[in-house]
Amino acid sequence: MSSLRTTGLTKSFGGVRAVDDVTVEIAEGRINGLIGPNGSGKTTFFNLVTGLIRPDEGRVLYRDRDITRYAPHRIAHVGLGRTFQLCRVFPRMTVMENMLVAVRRTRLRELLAGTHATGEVERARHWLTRMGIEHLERAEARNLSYGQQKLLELAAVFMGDPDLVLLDEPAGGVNPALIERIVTLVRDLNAEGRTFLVVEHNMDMVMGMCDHVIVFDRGAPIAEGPPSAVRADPRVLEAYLGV
Ligand SMILES: Nc1ncnc2c1ncn2[C@@H]1O[C@H](COP(=O)(O)OP(=O)(O)OP(=O)(O)O)[C@@H](O)[C@H]1O
Repeated sequence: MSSLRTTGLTKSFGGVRAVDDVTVEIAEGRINGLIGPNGSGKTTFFNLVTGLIRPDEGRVLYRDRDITRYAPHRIAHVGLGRTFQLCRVFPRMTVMENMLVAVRRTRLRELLAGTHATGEVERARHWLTRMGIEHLERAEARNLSYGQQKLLELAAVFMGDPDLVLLDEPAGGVNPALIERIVTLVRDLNAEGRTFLVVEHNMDMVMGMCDHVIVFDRGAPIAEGPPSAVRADPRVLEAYLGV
């Protein structure tokens, strides 16, 4: 079964067709990479799929369910989670509070009253431990390093128990040791059955981690396949290097 499928997905900003008639399929169970030069439409594609912006045309199907007009929280609820290029955490909340607001069922009032279910706190601890930041539970998010904030954002995404996870530049602005940790985490989570779609400019990371790579240029896919084939594809070299 396909995890995610888009048909004819199109979005223009003024005269720019940021995403131009995109029909792609993301198979379940893989680590998929989405690469392409700056401005090729990768983030816009993510924003369309996760309901942040509405397409001008086309459809988004998640596990064969049409989610094209769903609001972002509803999309998260059906099992599709995402991180952002510029990491999004609530700076003045503690790490644990960030984890608990990520759960749709936890209402803000309960959070402030400290009456959230202990099950949620335990689940939050589980994910913080997996990301290696459990010792920071009581710290305010703004006091974490950028890399730690990225791990927190990732941990919070897993509070929604997603089957498909979209990562927007997970290696951006983080040190090589942390990149290694993120790669290991993604591989482990994939081995447990979660599908990934990763936008990333770090080619070593993409080529080393992904099973399947889709290449965008000017708003549409120009090539896809295993990393070795994509890397050798003349169309890809041309898009990147203009040769
Ligand atoms: N909100 C917006 N308003 C106007 N133009 C936009 C908007 N968002 C994106 N664009 C334009 O759409 C095109 C695709 O941008 P997008 O950010 O999706 O590309 P990208 O592949 O994610 O780029 P990068 O790798 O630099 O993050 C670009 O020409 C960009 O300038």
